[in-house]
Amino acid sequence: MEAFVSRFVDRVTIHVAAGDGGHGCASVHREKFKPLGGPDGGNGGKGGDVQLVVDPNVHTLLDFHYRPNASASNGKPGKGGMRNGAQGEDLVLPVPDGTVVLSPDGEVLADLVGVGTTFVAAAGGRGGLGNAALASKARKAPGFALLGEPGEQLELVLELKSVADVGLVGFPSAGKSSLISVLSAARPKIADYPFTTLVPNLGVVTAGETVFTVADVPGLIPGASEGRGLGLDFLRHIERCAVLVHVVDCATLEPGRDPLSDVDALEHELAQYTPALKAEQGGVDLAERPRMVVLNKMDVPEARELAELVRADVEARGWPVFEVSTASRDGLRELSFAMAAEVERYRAQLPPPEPARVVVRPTAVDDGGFTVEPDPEVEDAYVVRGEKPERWVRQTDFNNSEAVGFLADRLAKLGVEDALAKQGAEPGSQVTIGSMTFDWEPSTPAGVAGVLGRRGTDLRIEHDDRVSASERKAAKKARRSSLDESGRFLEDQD
Ligand SMILES: Nc1nc2c(ncn2[C@@H]2O[C@H](COP(=O)(O)OP(=O)(O)OP(=O)(O)O)[C@@H](O)[C@H]2O)c(=O)[nH]1
Ligand SMILES: [Mg+2]
Repeated sequence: MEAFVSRFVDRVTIHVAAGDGGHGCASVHREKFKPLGGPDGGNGGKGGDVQLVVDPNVHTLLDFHYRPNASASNGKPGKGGMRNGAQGEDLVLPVPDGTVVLSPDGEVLADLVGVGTTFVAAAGGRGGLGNAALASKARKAPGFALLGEPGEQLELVLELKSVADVGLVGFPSAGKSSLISVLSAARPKIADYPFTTLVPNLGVVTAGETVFTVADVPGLIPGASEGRGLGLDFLRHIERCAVLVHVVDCATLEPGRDPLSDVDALEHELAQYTPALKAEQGGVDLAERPRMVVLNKMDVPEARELAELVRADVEARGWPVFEVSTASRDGLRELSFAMAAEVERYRAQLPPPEPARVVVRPTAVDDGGFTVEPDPEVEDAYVVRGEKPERWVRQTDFNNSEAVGFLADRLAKLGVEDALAKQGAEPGSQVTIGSMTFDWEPSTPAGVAGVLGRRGTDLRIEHDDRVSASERKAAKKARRSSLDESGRFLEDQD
């Protein structure tokens, strides 16, 4: 029988930082007898991503507990001579099967099931285009390059939800851990005090042809769904189970408790619990899961008597009842085969397993659009929002007037200028895009007075007015070699 025991840290908060994109390079080709040639600055490399990948050899989130910070390397800057900077290396973090990724405020971002399933936790920044790639008919010899974008940095919560077929639920000390230890090779801690089990244990059970996993979760008590006892932390482990099995202690009852009221009390908690996983993520209303009831400790004579008394009432709930003793190992074979049959029934109605997939974190959709709104806090001020305008601002070196002029052209082309005018912006109005605020100058839109020479030219560079076909080709090629989307935009320009 194959088996494993795992004890795990099942919830951690991690901080992931992707690599920054390398800056583009502004450089001018130099040769003997031809001191100033065309632009030849290469593109910056993309920053590395931080990825989470389901690894079959990882069973806990313990590593993240010790090392909660992870960062990928930065892209290298571009260089002269058309040399592009190297991409940053992706950082791949192995996670156990069944890891759920959440935002700090509890939104499920991804549910990683199946070996190889990959999630880009933080995307590396795009590299900036070098001046070779920025060259166009209108801007033959740019004296600037674009900045690389910062990599994403964020906090994520990782939760492990056991990918178990059968979940054992029961009051503390009912014998759940004992049951898993006699059904499988798992050796969880067993003791006669409540809440012995603090983290879920998984065991692999073989019954005939069927191999399935059983999760032993910590004891539940009334109020668990509101967080009492070890409450919610552990209810979430049974969200994925095909079958829920009540383990009932018939031997050591406290006043006011009997097998029937124990089962009813726990059913009440299950009904109160709202699964975090939606149906399409493998979560199901716990009420819909089939149930079995195990009356345990039948080696104790009083327990056997009590079982006989309550058996009919439990069966009247519509649930099959099994009398077992984990001590004398009675009734285990029948129980494990009944579990296997239920698991098979569940598996038969599942859609075929999906191959390992890449989960893309939903990011702000770039609809190519933008909005212009008056700033509610400041008079005569406007805020521009949109994926493109905000990215372009991040890419701009504001110490370089030509780069600022280029930004202004991009914004004008997108229609931001017109939209500002329509909203009532006037020269001198404050305009905020992303983290930058500047005074609006419609003629030199980003508020920079008098660009040296014709915009898009560097007076240091000799040139004739016509761009040769080969020069155009070279610029196009330089842009293509950059994987980022700004390249596409620039191609649209010429
Ligand atoms: N006599 C008898 N005692 C049992 C049997 N099964 C379990 N026990 C005892 O019951 C006590 C609790 O067993 P556990 O398996 O730790 O119970 P648990 O449900 O996992 O408890 P928590 O982890 O605290 O929720 C231990 O002292 C076991 O030895 C049984 O079949 N017969
Ligand atoms: Mg236990």
